Amino acid sequence: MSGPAPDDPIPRHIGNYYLQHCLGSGFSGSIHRAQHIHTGHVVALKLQHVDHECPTNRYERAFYSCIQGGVGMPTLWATGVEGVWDYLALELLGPSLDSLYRHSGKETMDLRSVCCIAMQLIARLEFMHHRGILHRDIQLGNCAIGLPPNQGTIYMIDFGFSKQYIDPFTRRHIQDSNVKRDFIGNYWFSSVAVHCKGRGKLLFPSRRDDLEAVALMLIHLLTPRGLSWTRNGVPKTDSAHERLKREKRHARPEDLCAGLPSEFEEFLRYCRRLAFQECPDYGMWVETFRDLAVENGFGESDTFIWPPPPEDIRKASATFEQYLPTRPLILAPPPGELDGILQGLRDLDLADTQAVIGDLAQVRDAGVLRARGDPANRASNSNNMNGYAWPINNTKAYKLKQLTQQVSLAVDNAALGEAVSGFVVALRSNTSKTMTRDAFLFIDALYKQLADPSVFLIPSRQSRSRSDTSKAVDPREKQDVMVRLCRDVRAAKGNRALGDLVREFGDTIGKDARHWVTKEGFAFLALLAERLQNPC
Ligand SMILES: Nc1ncnc2c1ncn2[C@@H]1O[C@H](COP(=O)(O)OP(=O)(O)OP(=O)(O)O)[C@@H](O)[C@H]1O
Repeated sequence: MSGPAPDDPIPRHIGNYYLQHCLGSGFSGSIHRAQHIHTGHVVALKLQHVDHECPTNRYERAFYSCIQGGVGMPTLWATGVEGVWDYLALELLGPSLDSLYRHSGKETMDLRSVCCIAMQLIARLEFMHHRGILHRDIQLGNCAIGLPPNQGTIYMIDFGFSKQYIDPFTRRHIQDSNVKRDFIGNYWFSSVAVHCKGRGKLLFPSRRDDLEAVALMLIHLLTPRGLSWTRNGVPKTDSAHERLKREKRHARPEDLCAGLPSEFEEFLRYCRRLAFQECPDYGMWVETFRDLAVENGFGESDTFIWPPPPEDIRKASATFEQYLPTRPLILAPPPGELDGILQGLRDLDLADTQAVIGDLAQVRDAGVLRARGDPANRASNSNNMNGYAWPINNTKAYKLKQLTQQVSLAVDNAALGEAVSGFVVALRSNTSKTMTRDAFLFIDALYKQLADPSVFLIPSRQSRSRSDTSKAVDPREKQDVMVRLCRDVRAAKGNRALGDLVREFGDTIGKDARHWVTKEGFAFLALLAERLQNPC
């Protein structure tokens, strides 16, 4: 479809802008650094010949207007046509992710950066989609970082293929259609449904396809040498394109994501399961990738840092603290209080239970003894937030780890009930309400304590083989199970029966790729906590 662009020379100035050097060029035009004649303000000027066969600037200016004000959406400063040139004056940005990745010289991108990209791009799509716009050309070259001080923000660019999916007159979602149509998107990351279905069966892009492109991009960045169909470059002939489509169509999520954290496979499967008009759960996936970053010791921030700090610095919160909330000021105790503290320390009786430092067994035993003997200690164990704690320890993952430890140390049902109540609070502590790996570990520990503290434990999430996802639970079935669990928890005849219910709860949530706890699921947990704390 490419045709020669009319070759009028590019002028020295257009509108109020002096053109400087060329930043990049694409199929339909070129982008130049340009400076405002009066104010000196520097922009990226996207130029296109008015007679170009693919006049994308004409559409883009409308889309840019719709997305102004959003985080990671470039500002549109001016737009117009002068002579034969159609121009858009856009916020000047830094390099694209494609350029950063290529120049890094590495085979893959680091997990922290990929989690940040995931969080930011999903949030960008949420914003655009809420404004009724699909991007339809998600790729690394169309995501650019800002210039300082916005270099941690990823921006979406190139809305030349964008489309409104909400009809402006009816305010309804556009209809799917079987009409044969040309492929719109890019070879590497466009979803399988819009790119590779059989002849004449290409599906219309919708929100799910933008999201699937993000999923493929993330997997590409984590795969040595990238996704297999990208390794021969952009196909130049029809037969090369057909070969690429075949390979892409037949690539199974479990193979594409082998060796990657399971979240990537689950995300890809989730995108592919969405119905044409279904609104993706953006918040849940942002939180899922945030949890993944936290689980790997990278903290909660979605700020993109490039080049990535070395691995040991990334994981050491002490040297990574500039990306964390600042530590509260520790003030000296009021006069007189210090004496009291010192006296208290002198009065401590450490004779019997003092652990020998270095003897792990003894330390563990001492901890267990103290936890078992003193209910107050149990409570403080569950919520170690009374004193000062590093902000990173206040995360959902940290709280869940603490609660799992509390369950393992519990010696009576009251302590287990208390931990379950804490678990509900922790799960609700962010918007996603998803069961993360730490949440599944809590459920496993609880099951073990209730059913038989001596059983060998197969974690409910890990035990699920990849192929099990084909038996994914249907939302209605999941709801039925949760309602039944609520009923059975009241009638259960002892801890073993309660343990079985807990196991079923974990298994059912585990079969749902989203690991989402519904309100019926929370009701079950609340009833379980109550039952454990108040035995009938
Ligand atoms: N706002 C910007 N600031 C700095 N550079 C930019 C900006 N927008 C685009 N670029 C650079 O120019 C290149 C081409 O931009 P863009 O993708 O918008 O143009 P296009 O003509 O639609 O390209 P294509 O045909 O590849 O889709 C980008 O890859 C990027 O490197």
